[in-house]
Amino acid sequence: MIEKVKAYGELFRVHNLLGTALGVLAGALLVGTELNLQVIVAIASAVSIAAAGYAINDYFDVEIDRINKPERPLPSGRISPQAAYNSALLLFVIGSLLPLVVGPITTAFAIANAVLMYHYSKTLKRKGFIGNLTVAFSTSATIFYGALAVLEKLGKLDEIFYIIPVVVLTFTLTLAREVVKGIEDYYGDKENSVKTLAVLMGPKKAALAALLLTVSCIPLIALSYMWTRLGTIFLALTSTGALLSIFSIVKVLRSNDPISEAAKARRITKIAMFLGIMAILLDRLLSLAFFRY
Ligand SMILES: CC(C)=CCC/C(C)=C/CC/C(C)=C/CC/C(C)=C/COC[C@H](O)COP(=O)(O)O
Ligand SMILES: CC(C)=CCC/C(C)=C/CC/C(C)=C/CC/C(C)=C/COP(=O)(O)OP(=O)(O)O
Ligand SMILES: [Mg+2]
Repeated sequence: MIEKVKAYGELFRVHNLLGTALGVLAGALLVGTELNLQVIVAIASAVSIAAAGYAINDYFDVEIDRINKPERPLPSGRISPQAAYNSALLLFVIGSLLPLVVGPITTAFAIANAVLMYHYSKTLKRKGFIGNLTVAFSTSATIFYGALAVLEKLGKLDEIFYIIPVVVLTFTLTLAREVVKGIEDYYGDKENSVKTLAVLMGPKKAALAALLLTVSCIPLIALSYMWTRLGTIFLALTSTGALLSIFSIVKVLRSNDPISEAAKARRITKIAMFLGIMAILLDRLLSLAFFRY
């Protein structure tokens, strides 16, 4: 029984689900001041859809994972492909029905993301850069979703525009990271004709594209600071994350072995993403604790 629970925890990538939950909470705190029912529902809904997204990903990736990741739950035989598929469908439905208690727009957004996650793993991922755009969109959608749930319930949807710079910032950093992951996976993607930027323009030019995306995060951080309730902690942590990412991608650009260097940049940019989440959460929670704002 314990082994089965552990296997499903690996299938749903529980460690990443924490990031998704924090992403939704961050979005909610950008426009609201409390952890109320709609925030809890939005978190549960997004986590359910993300878990389904990871399960359906392993279902469609099972043959690739038999070679690259044989220890994963499906190729190792600990969970059957049909069980993974059924659990994904159930979680997609749960995640899409939960926001009905919030409102129709939040529900429609959840359903759209559920459909997108299914098609990412079924087809979009193998199209290369389109797959990168999808992951960047669904990652930034977690922040948008938290704010949407709060504002739809309050009847203040017009205020959603104030968080657009933060959503674009999240999208941009995540896209840069997905391009870096494409450099790391260059040889396998090239063999399987996956049209990532690294395959289409070569690892070095792809690294330059990732660098330009990451540098563009700097003005987006400034815009986010000016347009929202975010303050100094947000500026400090996101600027640190941006600089760490820029330096790691410059090293890929200058390296004689960009593929190996990209593996390090992938880890650094994931740290930057969590710095980004903590930047919003710490800034807002301290602001609420000391200034009730
Ligand atoms: C410049 C800078 C630091 C900007 C910060 C932007 C920001 C607020 C980012 C937040 C990103 C976010 C919402 C993260 C939570 C969700 C999460 C943990 C995503 C990680 O990516 C999941 C990915 O599919 C798995 O990656 P891998 O580990 O490579 O398999
Ligand atoms: C906003 C709402 C309602 C839902 C969005 C909630 C989601 C889906 C959040 C997660 C976003 C995210 C980071 C999705 C990643 C998609 C995914 C399955 C990535 C892993 O796929 P691969 O590209 O095969 O990489 P692996 O090698 O790790 O399997
Ligand atoms: Mg996969």
